[in-house]
Amino acid sequence: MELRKSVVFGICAVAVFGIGYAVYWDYLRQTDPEFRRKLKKSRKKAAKQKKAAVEESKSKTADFIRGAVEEVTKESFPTDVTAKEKFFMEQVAKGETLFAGGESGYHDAALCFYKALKVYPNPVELIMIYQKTIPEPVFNLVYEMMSVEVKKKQAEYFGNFPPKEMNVRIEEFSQSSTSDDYIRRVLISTKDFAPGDVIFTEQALASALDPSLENGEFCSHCLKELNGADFSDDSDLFGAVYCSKSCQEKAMAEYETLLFTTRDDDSYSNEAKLKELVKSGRVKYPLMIARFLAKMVHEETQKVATGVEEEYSTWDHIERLRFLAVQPSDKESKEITLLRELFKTKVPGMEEFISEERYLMLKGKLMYNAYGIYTEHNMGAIKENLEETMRSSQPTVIGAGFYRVASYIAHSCNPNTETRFPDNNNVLSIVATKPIKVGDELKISYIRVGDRNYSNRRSELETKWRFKCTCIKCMEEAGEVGRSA
Ligand SMILES: C[S@@+](CC[C@H](N)C(=O)[O-])C[C@H]1O[C@@H](n2cnc3c(N)ncnc32)[C@H](O)[C@@H]1O
Repeated sequence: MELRKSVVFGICAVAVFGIGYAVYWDYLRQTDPEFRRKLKKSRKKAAKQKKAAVEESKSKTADFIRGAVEEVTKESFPTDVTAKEKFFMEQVAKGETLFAGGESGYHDAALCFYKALKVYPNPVELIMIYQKTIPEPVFNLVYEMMSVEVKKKQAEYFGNFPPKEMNVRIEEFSQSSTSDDYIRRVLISTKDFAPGDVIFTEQALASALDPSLENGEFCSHCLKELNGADFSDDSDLFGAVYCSKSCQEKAMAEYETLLFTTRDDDSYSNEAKLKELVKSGRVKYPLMIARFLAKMVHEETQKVATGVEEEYSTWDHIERLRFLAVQPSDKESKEITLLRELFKTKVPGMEEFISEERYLMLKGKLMYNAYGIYTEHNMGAIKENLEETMRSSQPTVIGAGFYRVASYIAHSCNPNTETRFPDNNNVLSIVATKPIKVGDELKISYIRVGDRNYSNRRSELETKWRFKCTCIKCMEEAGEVGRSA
């Protein structure tokens, strides 16, 4: 009773005092200039203190997030399904208990939810569930952790890629030209090599035969000449043939099933239209792009099915590659419409993903960085296609391949490497043609040099790749002095 009385009393006293104080306050504010000055000063101070407190809390949160991402990067998570499920349930339950305890538990709760994401088979789906079920400040922390992780991974890209066993690293430097400043990326050797040594070997990220060779004589997947071998699939509307069971299976899993095996014999179907476009139009890039996009879908599906995620996605790899913007024409509009229609019925969201800008960028990257694939048995198989940018020092190519690492090699008319396709398929080897020391830049010839003079070579490079060749050979022949490429 005493306590209650004193409490009531206390409240009244504060209320009365409070009102009186407010009246006094108002009075002073209106009349006393000295008081107004002091008030302004103390308000400024309070605002400053508040700002400092907010900044401190922000910086503490940022430190916590960085630390959490660092911790999670180093942590090893369970790999088998039962252990994953157990770990997931534990983290979610812990997170719920922590946030239910109030704000002081938000940081640790977010860390639990972030860890749970690491073992959940479909993280995107889980994020959507989190958004609906956990308090907004906790969700924002989880979201922030994810974006810090993505930024960290991207910033470390050239430290992690290419893998050490490829014997090369990528070096970046700024370059200024008359029209713009840009970053050049080149390939540097991390080992010594003698002429004839294979520096690295690389699988194609995407490749396609010259459409005139999609005639049953070459493997549609690895581009190898069939020589009698014939693996094909009746359900394949494209009519692709393969040199081995393994190529057939890979093509089916990665892109062919998605692109061409919807049982729709209608000649107006999108599948039939793509086939028609590729085979009659002598264009391989729409097919390469369709395969590339299908492979991306496959990558995502695999990730969900197996819970195993590659460190960098296909998209991460192509993002850093230089390209020439392809100018949109009727041809590109037709290609875009066709691919959007084709994917629309197969993969939700893909129609929106294939925007004009993205398609042109992708086409530009593929065309600008592709290597011409030549094999021993096809000399004279097709004429050189002068309209396309495709790096090749060989007169005849059977198709084009797009490679993650070799794309970075710069041109020289006096190169120290060359491309080889030792298995007569799309697997590329970069081979030393001169002695190479650790730290040397790898150079390749994008064009046939032969006995062509420098202005002839420069003109082809200017037309196709839009740069003026400043290699030693060109500079010497042109009587130019200065820095060489
Ligand atoms: C296919 S990309 C090769 C990757 C490129 N090195 C990069 O910076 O990402 C071709 C581009 O590299 C640059 N490049 C390659 N060889 C060059 C050279 N000899 N002189 C000047 N620029 C060159 C040009 O910008 C050219 O358009």
